[in-house]
Formats: sequence, C-alpha cells, structure tokens
Amino acid sequence: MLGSSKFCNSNGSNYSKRYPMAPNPRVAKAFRAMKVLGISEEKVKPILKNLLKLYDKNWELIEEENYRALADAIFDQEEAQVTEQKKNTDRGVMDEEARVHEEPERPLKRLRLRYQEGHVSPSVGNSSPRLGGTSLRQPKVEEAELPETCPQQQSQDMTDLSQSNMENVRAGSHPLSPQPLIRNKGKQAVSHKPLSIQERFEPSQPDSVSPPIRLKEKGKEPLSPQIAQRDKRAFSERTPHAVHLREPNVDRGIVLLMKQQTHSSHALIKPKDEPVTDDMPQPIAVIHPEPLSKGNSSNENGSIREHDGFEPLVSQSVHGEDRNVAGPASSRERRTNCELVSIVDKSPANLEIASSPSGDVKISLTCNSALGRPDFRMPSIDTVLKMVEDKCLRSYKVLDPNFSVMKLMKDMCDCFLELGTESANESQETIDVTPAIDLSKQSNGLDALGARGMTFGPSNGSVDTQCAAEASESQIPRLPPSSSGMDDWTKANKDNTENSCEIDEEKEQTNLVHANSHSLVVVEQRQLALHDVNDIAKGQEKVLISLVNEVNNECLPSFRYIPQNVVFHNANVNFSLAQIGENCCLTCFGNCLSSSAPCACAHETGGDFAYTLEGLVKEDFLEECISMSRDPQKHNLFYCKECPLERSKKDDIIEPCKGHLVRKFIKECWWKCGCSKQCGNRVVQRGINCNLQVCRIPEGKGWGLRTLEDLPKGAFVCEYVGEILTNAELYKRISQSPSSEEHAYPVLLDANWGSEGVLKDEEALCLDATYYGNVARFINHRCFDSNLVEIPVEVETPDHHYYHLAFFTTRKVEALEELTWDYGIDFDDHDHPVKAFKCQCGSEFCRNIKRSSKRLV
Ligand SMILES: C[S@@+](CC[C@H](N)C(=O)[O-])C[C@H]1O[C@@H](n2cnc3c(N)ncnc32)[C@H](O)[C@@H]1O
Repeated sequence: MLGSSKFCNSNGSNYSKRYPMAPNPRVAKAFRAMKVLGISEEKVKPILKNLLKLYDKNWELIEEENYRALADAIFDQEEAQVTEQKKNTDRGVMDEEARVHEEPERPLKRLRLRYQEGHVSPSVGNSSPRLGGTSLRQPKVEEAELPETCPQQQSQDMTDLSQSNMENVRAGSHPLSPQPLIRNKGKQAVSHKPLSIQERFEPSQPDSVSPPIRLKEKGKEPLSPQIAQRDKRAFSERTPHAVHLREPNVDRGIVLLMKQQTHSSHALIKPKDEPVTDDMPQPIAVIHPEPLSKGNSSNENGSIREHDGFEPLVSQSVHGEDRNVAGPASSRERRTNCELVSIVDKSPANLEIASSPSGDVKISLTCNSALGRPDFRMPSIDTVLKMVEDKCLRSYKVLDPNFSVMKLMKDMCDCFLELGTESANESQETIDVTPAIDLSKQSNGLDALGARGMTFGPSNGSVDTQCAAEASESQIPRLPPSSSGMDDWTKANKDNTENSCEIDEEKEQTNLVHANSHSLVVVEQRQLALHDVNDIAKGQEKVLISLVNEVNNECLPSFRYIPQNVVFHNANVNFSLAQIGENCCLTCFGNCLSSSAPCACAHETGGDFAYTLEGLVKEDFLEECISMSRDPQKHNLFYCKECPLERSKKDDIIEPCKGHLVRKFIKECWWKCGCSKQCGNRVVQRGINCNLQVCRIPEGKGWGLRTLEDLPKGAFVCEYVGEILTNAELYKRISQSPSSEEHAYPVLLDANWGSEGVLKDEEALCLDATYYGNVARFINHRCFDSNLVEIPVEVETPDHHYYHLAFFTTRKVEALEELTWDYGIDFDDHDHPVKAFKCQCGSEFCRNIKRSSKRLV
C-alpha cells in the first residue's frame, strides 16, 4: 500500500490537492523516484512535462533505467543553470575537467558510474584509475597505422544511412570535406592530402583544450530540445565521413569514419564548420556484426532513439599521462582523429571503442531493440565480442607504455575483417576436411597434387608414441558425438537458377570435429554450401567435377563434398603406425613396379603388384574381383559366429550371419615405404584423375555419374568417400531417419571380417556418404554387368577393419557413358534396414526384374 508521504511533494502538498483527479500513478512514481535522489517535486514537474512532450507521452522511455532520462534532464538543466550563474558572476568558464573532478557525484551519477564500471571490458576496466589501476599513457600513433581514404565508400555510406538519420543530418548538417578513412584493416594511411604526424598531433591551442573524456552518460544529451539538437548536430558531423565497408557475401558491415580534429589549428584536417562536441568520447570504432534490413530505425515501441548510435550502453574512460609523441602535455585532451560510426537503424548491436590521443579509451556495446527481430543473429556479436576481447583487449596491457589506441583499433578491425572473411568463406565453401595424415607433407611423401590418404587415425591413445607425433601433425577429421549427420542436417531449400542448380540452404550449421592423437578437439561451424555447377568438389579434387541436369529442374541433394573419409565419433579406426613400419618395404626405392623384386606391399596381392606400369589394375586380378562381385556364391564366403550386422539390428533374437565375401585387397605403397612418391604402386591415394560429371539420369534413377572421356579397362575412377561409422551407428542413424530411402548411401567395410574371430561393434565399420561424401555417392547400381567394380585398397594400415573402397572400370568405358557398380543388393531381403529401391538398371540380368517375373509366373 502506498503511504500518504509518497503522495506528498517536498513541500508537503498533496497530490490530491494539486490534481483534482486521482494522480496519474506514473507521475507519482516518477516523483518518488526523483525524491529518492533528493530532487524536489517542483523541480521534477516542469521537466517531466517537457519530457512527456518530447517523448510524445511515451512513458516507457522516461521510466526506463529507473527514470534515467528524467534525472539526466534535471541534471542537465541544473548544469545549464550553474554555468549561466558562473558566467554571470564573471568567474569565467570553468574547464569541464576541473568541474567534473570538483563536482561531487550526484546519487544517480554514482549509480551510473557503478553500472558502467560493471559493464566495462575487464582489461580496460582494470586499468581504470577508478578501479585502482594506473593511468593510461598517451598512445603512440604511428603514421602507418593511420587509415586510408575512400571517397567512394563515403558516398556508399551516405546511401546506407537510414531516412531518419538523413533527417538528422539535414537537421543540423554541416557537411565537411572528405576525410581520410580507415580501410584495408586501417593499415595504410591514404589521405587526399598527405599529413605528417605533426599535422596530425600538433598540440592544441590553449583555448581549444577539451575536457578529458569522462564516463559517457547515456541519455544525458537529448532530453531537452536544445540537447536533442546538439545530438543531431553531433550526428551530422559524423555522417558525411562514414564509410560502410562491406565484406563481399557477408551481410555485415563496418562503418569507418574519420573524426575531424576540431579544436586545434594543428588538427589533422582543419575544421571548416562545426566544432565537435567536447563532452563525449569520440568513437574510433563501431562494429556492426549483423546489419539488419534497411529502413527500420525504430525500436520495438516504434520510437527512434537517435542518439543510440553514439551513446554507448557501457563505457569507461581512463585518464593517462601525456605521452604525446608530437606535442606537450596539453594535447592530452585532444581526441583521436578517426572514428567508426554506427548506422543505428541497421545494426542491432554495436561495439564501440573510443579514445583520445591522451589514452582515454571507451569501449562500449550497444544493443538496440532490434535484438528481437527475426533477422538478428546474436551468435555473431558474441563471436565478434569474444574475438575482440581475446585478441585485442586481453592482449593489450593498457598500462603498457607501448599501448597504442590506433593499434588496438587496427587489431580490432583485423579481428572483425577476419570474422567477415571466415563468414564469407563459410558461405561459399563446402566442408574443408584436413587430411588426417597428409601424405604430401611427409619427407618421402607423395606428389603435392596426387598425395592423398585416408583421413583417419589414432584418436584413443592407442597409437605408438613414436608415430603419434607424426600422426598428430595433421588433424584427423572426426565428427562430433552430437553430430549424427542426420540430426544435424537440415534439408536444403531448393532453388533453381538459370544456369545453376543450387542448394539454398537454411542457416543450419553442422559441426565437424578435427581430433588429433592428443584428443584436441576443434569444432568447426560450417554452413551448408551451394553446389557449384562447374565443380561440385570446389577444387578439392585434382579435376573439376561438373554438374548437369538436362532432364528436369531438380537440384542436387543436400550433402557436403569431402574428398577423403572422415571418422564419425564412435568408429574405431585406431591403428598402430609402428606396425606398418615393421612390414613395410623400407628398403624399396624409386618405382616399385619397375623393380626386379616386388616390395613387401606386393605380398598382399600374392607377391605381384596389382597395378600395371600404366596404373591400371592387372587383368587377372581385376577379373577375379569382378567375378567375386558378380557371382559371390562361387567365392569364399565367411559366416560370422556372431555377426555384427545382425547384432546392430538390436533384435531380441540375433539372426545367423548371411555371409561376407572374403575379398582380395590391393596394398599400395605409401610414405612409410622407401620408394618415391611417383611409385606406380600408388594409385588410389592420388585421387580422381579422369573427367567425371554428375548428371541427371533419365530412367528414374535420379542423379548419376558419367565419364567425359574414354576410360580403359582397369582404370581407377574414384573411391567411395563418406563418414566412417560403426554399423551400430549406422543402424541408429537409419532408424532415426524419417525415411530409410533417404539413407541410400552406406557401404559395408566387411571385406576382411572373415579373418577375424568375433568382431567388436566398434570394429565393424561402414561408410555413409549421405551427408558427407564425394562423387561416388552418385554412382547408381547396375545388376551384374556394371562397368565399375569395387576393390578394397589398403594404403596406410594393415588393419583391414578400415580400408579404402576404390572403383575401377570392368571394361573399356566410352565418354558420356554412365558409370555404375553392383551394390550387391539382395532385393528379396526385406529385413535390411536400408529399403531396396525398384531397380531401373536396365541390365538384362537385373535381379529385381527377374524376381518380379518369377513372382508373376
Ligand atoms: C548411391 S545413390 C545413387 C545416386 C542417386 N541416384 C541420387 O540421385 O543421388 C543410390 C540411390 O540411387 C537410386 N538408384 C541407384 N541405382 C538405381 C537403379 N538401378 N534403379 C533405380 N534407382 C537407383 C536409388 O534411389 C538408390 O537408393
């Protein structure tokens, strides 16, 4: 309940008397709030009235931050009166600095200071004299750190200004001549008129001494019409110099602006018109992490806070000794000559760094009400702030005599540009997977172009220490536990454009984790990428892989192109590199294929190499592989005692193993061998070498892959690349997938299961190219007489749990022929987690058709 005293003004008069009607409770509350600050009702009333008028009765603006606007307006008026009085008594104008120090802090001011202190970045805050730190020193400003000019960008910026801001400009406009602008990370100084350091930092004239930058008091200026006008003028001074730098493809901007030196005849560029307001720190940087759509400068209440762009929510000033390189101590009050200015209506959040050459620094973050807008993406500001904090602020010891505001500003711009660049790259590129073992970097590695290897490696500490360092030199792509591919994948919105078929992806981000043997995990945020019709691999392969659709308007399914396998989190692909050394052909030399005695790698293929000198798979080896594929029953089938596949189904009763082919492996030489990187026993690891094209297949098979050149029999085409998963992981994935048809891209790595006892779940691996894959994910199935055959290829490890699955031609293939392989599907197995499709392979031996006709009969 409200006591009567709360309704009394300082004179004891009662509201009910003053207001015959019941007093507006908001008015009463305002009076009460001011009373707490020791301000009488009498004083409050006229100002409140004015404010209500000014804010068009928008009480929220008056009430916010505990009636800050009201209190500020009252203090401003008081200040104006005091100044007037002082003038009248002919005591001269007191320097504002002195006044600030002499004035006891009024209650609200103290409150505000505390508030501001609490929000200041720690590094700067710590240096604050208020917080017991030492004074900031005069920053050393180097010529090289001074910014460039860019008149075009100025004009660009002008067009970027919102209508309301333009009105501000018009209201108090005093256009200034073009100023040097910060560009190109602020490194080089390019001005219309080259200026010497002296010109930039000549001492101020005594009468132009401005007060030291003090804590910015939000809401202080624009509360009275005059003050509002002053703020407009301040804005007008800035806008002509604002430059809105935009990163290509990045919807964010940095607005850079040179602040004109206004007080001194030795100013950087002499002002012709308006002086700069003395009492506000001059922002040197305002970062716009995410500009919003044009033309909306209102906050959610529909009101426009014109000054928000210049008045930081948080700020800190630190006073320092004078360390001016070019002038005496009096120059401490001068301001730095450059600033970055926000365009309020476009930016939901601004980061400002303001300083004076005397070392006063203000860092502020302003978040306006645009935060609630759907197009506002908060993570970016977090990222920006964190980066700025880490890279700039923490690394700056502001007490360091070498501290330079210009350097700080430059670093900050660098951070921001870096972020912008990263973002631009993200939006353009497909996934960038660093090979786990970058063979090209090894001492006797492969040729730079061709060197490839599997991208898995030690991750659970089971790696021999001798080799761990080698392995950990590069990162091992692993998918994070949280990323189940399917879970993380957002189906792309499809958008057809005239000459391209692009995935207009949602802003979904998927993580790819690179882990190394030290379990260092780096999570990379990647956005889905557009497919480039000229090269869906986007330069990740040695050759371009183009894309055409001459059949319909459909676009490629959403996936990320990876040139090498990546490890999904549970897959156990650890192996001991040391073991490889033991059996490896350390003594081989040059090209193993032309050596008189085959090296140890040939043991795997019966003492003879699988490749010809031309790099083709030898006829007999190839034919055996083809035969295995076409007629598995004629070959060695292995039946597990307890099949990991059946186990993965998680049925109550584990069904008997259906059998696995015991396949023939090719073992390639690699960097541990003594041979050269041109050794002919290195084929698959060199990657795709022929001209391939992803194209739409008319016969209802969706997309397919074709060759654009004639290929001889036994030629390597590509390997099947995807995520390395355990079968358990795959089954889980499939069961969680809305449609098993979506999951049409797994292949089992069971070629060596027969040589094992009971396989552990984590040893039963497969490749899934649904979400991450290479060009092989487009190869369609053909029963029996396909023109490709898959051959297991061992490169890095004798551990046959993991291997490369490589495709070689089964015959001569002509240019433009579709490439196919026999998936080995049993079309009668309705128990299989991946639903079989209705085969359209067109082969006269189609197993699907046969079965249908049998049934009909
Ligand atoms: C590895 S993908 C091949 C690329 C796929 N066509 C696409 O558009 O992305 C396998 C899927 O392609 C389709 N497919 C492959 N071979 C097929 C065939 N012979 N007949 C019908 N559909 C086939 C099936 O939908 C199958 O699940």
